[in-house]
Amino acid sequence: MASLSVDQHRALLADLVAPLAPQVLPVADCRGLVLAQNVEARVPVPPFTNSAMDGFALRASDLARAAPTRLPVVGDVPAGATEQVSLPPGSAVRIMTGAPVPAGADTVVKVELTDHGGLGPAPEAVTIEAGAPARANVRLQGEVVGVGATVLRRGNVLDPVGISAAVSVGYGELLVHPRPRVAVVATGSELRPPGQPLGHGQIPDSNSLLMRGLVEEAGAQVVASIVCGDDPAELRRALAACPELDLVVTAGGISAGAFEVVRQTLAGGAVFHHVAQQPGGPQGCGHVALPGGRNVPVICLPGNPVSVYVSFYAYVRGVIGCLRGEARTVLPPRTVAAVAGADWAAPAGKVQLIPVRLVGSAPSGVPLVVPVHELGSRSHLVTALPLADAIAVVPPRPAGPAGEAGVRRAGELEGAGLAGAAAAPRGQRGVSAGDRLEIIPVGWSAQPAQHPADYEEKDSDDRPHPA
Ligand SMILES: Nc1nc2c(c(=O)[nH]1)N[C@H]1C(S)=C(S)[C@@H](COP(=O)(O)OP(=O)(O)OC[C@H]3O[C@@H](n4cnc5c(N)ncnc54)[C@H](O)[C@@H]3O)O[C@H]1N2
Ligand code: MOO
Repeated sequence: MASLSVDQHRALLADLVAPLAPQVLPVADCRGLVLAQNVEARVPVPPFTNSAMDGFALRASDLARAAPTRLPVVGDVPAGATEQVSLPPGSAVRIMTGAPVPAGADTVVKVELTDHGGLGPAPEAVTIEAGAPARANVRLQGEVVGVGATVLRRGNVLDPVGISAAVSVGYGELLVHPRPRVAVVATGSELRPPGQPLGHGQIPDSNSLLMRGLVEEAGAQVVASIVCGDDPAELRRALAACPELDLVVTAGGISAGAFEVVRQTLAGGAVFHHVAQQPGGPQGCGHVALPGGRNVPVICLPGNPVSVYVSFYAYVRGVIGCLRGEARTVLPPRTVAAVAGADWAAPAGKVQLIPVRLVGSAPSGVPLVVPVHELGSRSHLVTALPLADAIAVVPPRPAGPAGEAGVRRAGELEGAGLAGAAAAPRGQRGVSAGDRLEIIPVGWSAQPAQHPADYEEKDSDDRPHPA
């Protein structure tokens, strides 16, 4: 089987997909989608000059500076009032928060600073305790944004605050890249549904729900979830019955066994190879031809759950990001700097993608990470994944004498922290405590480019804290 680098495999994926064509959707359906238009204010914010408090609107010049003033109350303006009210000089109008300030009024005195109790009908007159500055408690039309101001830009992800901003400036619909429609496929005759008793040789199908959750967290929707045995005809039938799709993601059935259902079924439109990574070495990608002339991109992951997990972050998330319009192409995952908090083994000649957890901060403030399981990056350690805060990306260690750790040879070792290095078996030593690493944050955000926790290097001393 051919062997590719991580970048070469990602380049194949990039050739399969492009951002989905934009559609106009109701704002209520846009949460999490990527804007395909700039949003320019159609109405000003606020749309009219209004009161920030429940109280009385009046002219500041009608109040004595240091003594109480009594004014007749000539009107009552609740929020939602649409008639235009104007304020004669020397009078006050009772007003509620958000209601339009009457023409002529330039200040609002809150009800607590008057002799009015607040509830019930408006009084005939009100006593204001002291003077008030002009413009107090008045929100001027357009003071937040005027008509035409750009509030959101093409490429922004519509989170709840983005949607509220678009609604506030007059939008009921937006031009967005639609949510990608994905089918997830788990294969293997050993699979049993969640919670069912297991016969000898059977395992629970954990990948289906793993893939569903990861796809949804990445901002796509799962429109079909197929579980099938090792019979290509069964897989072909299940795929043919799928609704409209933008992507198929499979797990399992692609390596060198006698019954590799995914390879056998998709061989015409997909290629299968080894990628120089661990775990997740076997990979495939291409197109699957579906009835009606549909030719849908497919990504084929190996079946081991940890391989599914790391491959999702390494590749599938970038593919979904491209379909969603987050980027024009398939980008590598965003990484942040970290420091190894322990020694661990890493394979020679391959990128190691190892689930890690945060155990504190290095002195410079960057996260200190250790593998989630003492068995390292082996691909069946599914129950350790809930501990993962990130996936560490360990560059390929050159094949050579033991102890020549890839990370360290790159000249990035910080300080000492070598105690315990001998714990890794001779010939497999990879990472040493104190080594600098890049980590892919997981599960924190479906929009990597907007993630707030961007760890900055502040100084060079990143040795782990003493235990
Ligand atoms: N002769 C070789 N054998 C294997 C190679 C190789 O290069 N030559 N590569 C190994 C590596 S590395 C991996 S990874 C696996 C990938 O194999 P498949 O993609 O064909 O995956 P399966 O054999 O179907 O399953 C692997 C493993 O994962 C379990 N699994 C599968 N589906 C699920 C699921 N839905 N939920 C939970 N667990 C699942 C399955 O039972 C297997 O234990 O190939 C190696 N072999
Ligand atoms: O690539 Mo496999 O996932 O190492 O076990």
